[in-house]
Amino acid sequence: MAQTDTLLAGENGKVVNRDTPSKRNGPSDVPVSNGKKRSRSADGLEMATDSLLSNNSQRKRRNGVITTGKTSKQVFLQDENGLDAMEDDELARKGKGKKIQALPVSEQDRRAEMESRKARAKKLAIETAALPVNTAQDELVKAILANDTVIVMAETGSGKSTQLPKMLQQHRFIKEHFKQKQIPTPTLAITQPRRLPCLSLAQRVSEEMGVKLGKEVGYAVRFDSKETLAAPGTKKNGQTSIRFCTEGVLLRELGNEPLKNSKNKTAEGNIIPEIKTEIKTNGQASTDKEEHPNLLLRYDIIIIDEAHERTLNTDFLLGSLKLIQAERKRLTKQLEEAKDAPNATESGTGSIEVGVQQSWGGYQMRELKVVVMSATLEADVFSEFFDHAPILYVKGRTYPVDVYHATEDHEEDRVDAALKQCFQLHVTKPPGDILVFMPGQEEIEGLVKSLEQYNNEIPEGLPKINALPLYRVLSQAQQNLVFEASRDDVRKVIVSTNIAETGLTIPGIKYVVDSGLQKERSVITSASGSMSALQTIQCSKSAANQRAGRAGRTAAGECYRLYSEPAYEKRPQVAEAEILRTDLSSAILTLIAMKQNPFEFPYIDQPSRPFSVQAVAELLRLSAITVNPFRLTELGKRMQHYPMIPSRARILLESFHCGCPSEIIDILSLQEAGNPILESASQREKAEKAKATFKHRDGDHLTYLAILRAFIEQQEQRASAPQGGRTGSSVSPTSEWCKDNALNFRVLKEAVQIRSQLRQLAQQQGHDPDVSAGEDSDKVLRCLLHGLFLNTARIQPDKRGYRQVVGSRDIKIHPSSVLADRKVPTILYDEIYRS
Ligand SMILES: Nc1ncnc2c1ncn2[C@@H]1O[C@H](COP(=O)(O)OP(=O)(O)OP(=O)(O)O)[C@@H](O)[C@H]1O
Repeated sequence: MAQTDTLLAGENGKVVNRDTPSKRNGPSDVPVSNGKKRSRSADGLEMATDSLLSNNSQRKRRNGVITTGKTSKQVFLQDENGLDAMEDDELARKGKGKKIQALPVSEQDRRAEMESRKARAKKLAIETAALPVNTAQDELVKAILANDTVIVMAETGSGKSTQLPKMLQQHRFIKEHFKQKQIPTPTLAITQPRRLPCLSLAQRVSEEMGVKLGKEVGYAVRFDSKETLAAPGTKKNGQTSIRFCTEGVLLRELGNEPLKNSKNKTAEGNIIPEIKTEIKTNGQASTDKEEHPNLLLRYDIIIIDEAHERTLNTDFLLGSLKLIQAERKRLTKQLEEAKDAPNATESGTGSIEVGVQQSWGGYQMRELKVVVMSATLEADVFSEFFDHAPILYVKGRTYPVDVYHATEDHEEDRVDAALKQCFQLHVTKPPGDILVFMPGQEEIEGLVKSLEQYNNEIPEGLPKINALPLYRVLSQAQQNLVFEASRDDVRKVIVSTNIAETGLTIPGIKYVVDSGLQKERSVITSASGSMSALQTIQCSKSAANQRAGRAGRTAAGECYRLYSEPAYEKRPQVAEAEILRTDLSSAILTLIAMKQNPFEFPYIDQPSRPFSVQAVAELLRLSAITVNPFRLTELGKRMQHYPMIPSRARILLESFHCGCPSEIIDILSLQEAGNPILESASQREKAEKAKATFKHRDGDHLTYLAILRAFIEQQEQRASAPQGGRTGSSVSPTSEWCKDNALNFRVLKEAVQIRSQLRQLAQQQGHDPDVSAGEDSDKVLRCLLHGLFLNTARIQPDKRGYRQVVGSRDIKIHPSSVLADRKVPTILYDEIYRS
């Protein structure tokens, strides 16, 4: 990596400075939970702390299942009372949202609601009966019951995500199979790489089953869930037995909830084989006998959907499931042999069985079925990984999609080309909504703005355009807007990132416009440390086909690619597995929580050794793990409690010792939500003003803190003002206040939600989230250092840039940072990336 690259510290502007003298405790005197002081010898921490805080300021057989079919109808994420969950005051003011109110529901209303749900379910059952996956039910179910793992390779729109989960719970063969095992209803988890499909699929499947979302069918994504969980071994009315969750949530479950207790003799067998050997040979593991890796005993069947995306989490999950499946099989066999043994009691509950039952945290030990679903022909890689598991091919889709290619490529002028294509479609094509795929937020906002401007020039008699953005950091309410049916006199144009590429059915979409581009974050690792690069890249053929598949779901569709056919043909079939290009620390922490050795784990594709070494080194420096054997430290276990990257979780834990959880929770919440400052070209002047208003001399983290606190104050003022701050009140809606200050209302709202979750999690762990450092920003900086101590740099003698304290890169502060125009002796940054 050439030193001449521009390396920027603090994307989104999170850089802290310390250029004021501090007379506080030196780094070697860090108070620990027991109140004693400990001495730190950790390389990076000490050096970095010295710099930032000290003296003068410086810081992985075939069966043919063939068919075709049709279907259609749309959904909304609803609140408890079945009302659309629109809560943004901005949306409400536009007349698009309803305010949610906890109205008393009479028994009569409840029955009426239930009957209407059942009637809708009946209607949907007729509509979905012809879906390819449904017409092949018996073959699919037989194959799944006959094998531990199957790979289902189905075309987009075949019904795999919505129909297979229901089938695997309701089909008569399934019922018979599980009845024999004394399991009345099997429990399923279905994972998705992204959160939005989890929510919309859970909503759709609950509707198809005629049940309320959050009861039998629920979802769980990071910082949000709607489900009814019962304690192990107990039953609850409406208990969730079809759970849509992100891969990340299932991975966390693996790392977070070890099985406790091991009074029985087979306890050690509970440990995954490779690790068992390690434990026998290493005395340090004695305390681990108290806890065993989670074997996901809550579930009978786990479906990994969209596995072809090969996210980091897909790969770690598949490897873990392979081990868990083998272990559950071995233990179930052992249990059955014990039952059949001559000394088993008459009741069949021999002592060994009782012992084993007790050790599984209240769950019944049983085998696990795994279904891996992929939409690409490259399913062989999964089959091979699962010891040549059968691949079931389901042919056919809902409606046809005609694909057209541009005569030339439009990578450079993508926004203009997309705009022209949308208008051409609007003027020449019959009604039907348009879904445009653009790489990132900036292009999306640019296109939405241009579409809105051109609305005025639409010839009379033609419908107007309702342009809607769709990207990750939009609030849930804003994202829900895209599912809303268009009025007859309006054509909806949804401009989205690849967030809408898989697992989603947006009713009404007839046309897809595809830029063929996506943003990809990768980590560049070298001897001088790692660095992120956010690049715009061409999407794979598989991704392009998924995009085209978003049309043709409720009617026949058309897809217009803004690139030529030869350009499409040159693209790789599938994207490179994320595990080969990304930071592995979070996933490796989870692996170690499962008592796995990250260097011996069964990967589909082995990550490069420097990546693994780097991640392990970071976890060691964060004091989260031990090696020989690989285990979590007490601190590491507590870090697992918070759904954040390890460095942030470490900062949060430290805040409880430093006496500043109030500030740190706020800062981390906003960092998790995204950049609160609107940085687009049109907002630049306002953004500068906003920065000036909230600027904190100690840098971006504290500036973020000031922004979130001002936002919360605005919300509180508005809530206490008469009529909620609308008509007749002097207090303007919070969204207006955000606009005036070039702040992103949606990001701030999400930050407030995350903040409340983090506060709850802290309280569950016995911490008071209100403990504040007051005006003492040093405490907050010291705390940040505990997670970011490797990320410090000193100013160069020529004062033109900074040189890493640990590492040898020359870096510059990102122009968006409040410190961009200052020369400070030492900086602490969140990340560096190549521009
Ligand atoms: N929310 C919805 N509204 C209307 N129709 C829907 C909805 N969800 C699913 N459908 C119908 O069910 C069909 C199958 O959807 P499903 O999500 O199960 O497909 P899939 O095979 O998983 O495809 P993909 O992987 O591309 O999402 C859709 O093509 C559509 O016709």
